[in-house]
Amino acid sequence: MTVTIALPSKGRMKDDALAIFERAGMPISAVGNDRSYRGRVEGWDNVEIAFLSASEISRELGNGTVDFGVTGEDLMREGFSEVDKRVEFCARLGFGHADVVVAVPEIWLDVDTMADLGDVAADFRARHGRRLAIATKYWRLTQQFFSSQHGIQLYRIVESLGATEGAPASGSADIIVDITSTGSTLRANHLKVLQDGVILHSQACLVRARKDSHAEEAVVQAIIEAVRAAL
Ligand SMILES: Nc1ncnc2c1ncn2[C@@H]1O[C@H](COP(=O)(O)OP(=O)(O)OP(=O)(O)O)[C@@H](O)[C@H]1O
Ligand SMILES: O=P(O)(O)OC[C@H]1O[C@H](OP(=O)(O)OP(=O)(O)O)[C@H](O)[C@@H]1O
Repeated sequence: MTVTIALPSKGRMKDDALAIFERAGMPISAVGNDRSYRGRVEGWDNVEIAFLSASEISRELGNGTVDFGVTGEDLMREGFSEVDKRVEFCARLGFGHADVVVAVPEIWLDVDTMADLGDVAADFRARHGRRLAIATKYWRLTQQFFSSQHGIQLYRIVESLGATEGAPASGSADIIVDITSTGSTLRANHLKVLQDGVILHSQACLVRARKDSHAEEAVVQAIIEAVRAAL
């Protein structure tokens, strides 16, 4: 059996992932030229590398079309409902840190916690004639956090595919749920994170698609151990 590992195809996530595999004794080279989306691992003939975008990697892991992948925990948890049944988070890799957060306009002086926001949501229709609107591309994480964890039911999700932080100023939503690392985009848009508004501390992970065939494959365990030893 050939084991496929999907790695980020660009940016810092790619560089950081390649560095970890190098330290793990699994040096990766592109098949063909540098722009190739296939790679190999020197000395590991039954392993192949597929370079994909971080969101594609999470999808392929969830569908079981690759064996391993390096991607953000946020993308895995957003993409699939019972994600731990589909995949195993084998290792947190220490890069790609970003938090999925609930942020509201700074001028909402009385709103600092999810409980405060619950009060706002409950009054919103009476005051404004519509539900509180949340801009996000993380609709699953938002629903779980608002409805299941905080019992807030009165809101509407406005799907955002980019520039989410601009939604409150442009009037397309009242608040946002988005990823932040340095916080500078939130500050530039006069938004503040609620005190208990961190939905997920995400980072890049080595993720394994759960497949029965992996039990008999020594190479599967060898990959996990090599990467863990490199951390
Ligand atoms: N500052 C940040 N902004 C956005 N994502 C970040 C940041 N820091 C870490 N990440 C992580 O990077 C991953 C997303 O990477 P990337 O934007 O390359 O993915 P993608 O959506 O597949 O790419 P593309 O936008 O080209 O389709 C997520 O897991 C996210 O948590
Ligand atoms: O807290 P900060 O360091 O300011 O980072 C946060 C920004 O980074 C992300 O955008 P990015 O363009 O990287 O990714 P996206 O287009 O996938 O949202 C995110 O959506 C924020 O806009």
